[in-house]
Amino acid sequence: MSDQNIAKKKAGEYAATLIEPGMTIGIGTGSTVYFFIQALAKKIQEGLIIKGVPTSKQTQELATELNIPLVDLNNVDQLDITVDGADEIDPQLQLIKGGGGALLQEKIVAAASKRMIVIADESKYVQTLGKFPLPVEVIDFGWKHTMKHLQQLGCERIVLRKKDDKIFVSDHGHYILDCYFQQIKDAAQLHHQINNIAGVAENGLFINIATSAVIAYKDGSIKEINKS
Ligand SMILES: O=C[C@H](O)[C@H](O)[C@H](O)COP(=O)(O)O
Repeated sequence: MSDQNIAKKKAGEYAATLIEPGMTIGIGTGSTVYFFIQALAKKIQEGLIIKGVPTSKQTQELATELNIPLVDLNNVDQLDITVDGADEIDPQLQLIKGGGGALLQEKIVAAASKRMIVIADESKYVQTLGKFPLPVEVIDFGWKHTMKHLQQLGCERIVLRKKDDKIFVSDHGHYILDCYFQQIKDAAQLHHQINNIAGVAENGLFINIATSAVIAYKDGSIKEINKS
């Protein structure tokens, strides 16, 4: 296993130790959360009783395979905690998410949770967001016009996401435009501006949603950052 994957595993396993009996948990998406899901499934096998709400079809399938009990978000009043990965995390715990295309459902689930713990290896922790292209989920109808409006917000390049030479379609049937900003100076303002554009379903900036981050380093250490 690569050093990066060892760190992801460490972060995922650490997050599983924070789960308490009876909790309802938002279960994130991606290669870091994969390790959290494995560790959670093991705890359930050993007797832990929890309920999970998945943030994507991919997570739903993996959780079902591992016998993690799932519930529909509409049948839950409030989630105790969501554990999810991120593509970038800044010191104020603002995030870029959506590298795997799951941002919309991830944000709905996180917004329904009392706490959101972000888990990541050290490569995701940055001083300023924006080096990772910001995923914007858009309605397929007229997407080129939505892209023109996005261009006016100052990103240097926008790429329609593709997978295996075909347009990538999200779990909710939308397209993803990856926006290369390089540096996002005011993430809260940008979030607001993007979501005001007709045709945008959601963008990958998570502003004031994460309450703590668990960052795992190559040397084996773990740093927990809590929202002040
Ligand atoms: O859409 C995908 C999610 O936002 C992921 O949580 C994010 O891309 C981080 O994924 P990974 O842990 O695989 O880097």
